[in-house]
Amino acid sequence: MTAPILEIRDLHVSADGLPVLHGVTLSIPTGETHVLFGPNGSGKSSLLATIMGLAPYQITSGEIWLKGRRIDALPVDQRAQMGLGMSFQRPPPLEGVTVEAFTAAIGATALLETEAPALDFGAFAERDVNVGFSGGEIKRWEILKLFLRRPDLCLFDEPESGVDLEHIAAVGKAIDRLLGANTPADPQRTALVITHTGFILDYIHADVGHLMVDGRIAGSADPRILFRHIKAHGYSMPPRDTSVPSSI
Ligand SMILES: Nc1ncnc2c1ncn2[C@@H]1O[C@H](COP(=O)(O)OP(=O)(O)OP(=O)(O)O)[C@@H](O)[C@H]1O
Repeated sequence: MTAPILEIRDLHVSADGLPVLHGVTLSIPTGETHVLFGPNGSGKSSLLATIMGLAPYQITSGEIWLKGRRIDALPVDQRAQMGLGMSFQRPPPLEGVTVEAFTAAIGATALLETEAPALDFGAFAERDVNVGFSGGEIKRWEILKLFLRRPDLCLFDEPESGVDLEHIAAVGKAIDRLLGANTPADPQRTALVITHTGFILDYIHADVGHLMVDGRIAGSADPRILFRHIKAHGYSMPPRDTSVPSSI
């Protein structure tokens, strides 16, 4: 099996003094796409924010390793420099920073020109990032932003929620292209994707699905089998003999 790019060991986390994660253990091999399912409030966004190093999430015990280096004490910018990137559910507006200026600052102007049309974002270059964007436009920008930065490990927090049916296809295909690139200059990426609707499974090759309940990973399975089971039976694991893909 490929070495894990991300390894989380018995992670306990509090937000503003309130315990939100209660012992998460998770390993993602390089190049795989893992999907996180779970009911509202089970801790999915808190987990992604903690991996990224965002406030107000405080690790009370446990470890996070990225590319073989322990990162749980590193600030967010150092994690980003190590190849970690996240598309947010509710990113802040950046008053005074246009899409064009943001893109130039990360040296991706040429990529913006080629990739923005695929996400129907061509007309947004002169607008301030996330200022007055609709819910779906925010999501499309978040995907485009990752496309421009090309992190090795991409964290997606509900990339399709709030996106209309026509643009879901564009978002799904963009994520698939982002993750699927596989050349020596542009190796295959790894991803952890939160989804409620499962729409994204129609567009990406997902390797493993995890079920999160009450701040813990309750089980892992083939993502499509797990999603079908959740739709039919609620947030529980399918019978054991159908649940564990050979890679885990
Ligand atoms: N900054 C915070 N302060 C206090 N409580 C928080 C904070 N962040 C998260 N929580 C709490 O932690 C729990 C997990 O929240 P989280 O957003 O991680 O859930 P989720 O699984 O992503 O939910 P959803 O599916 O609704 O997006 C919730 O009870 C939430 O209220």
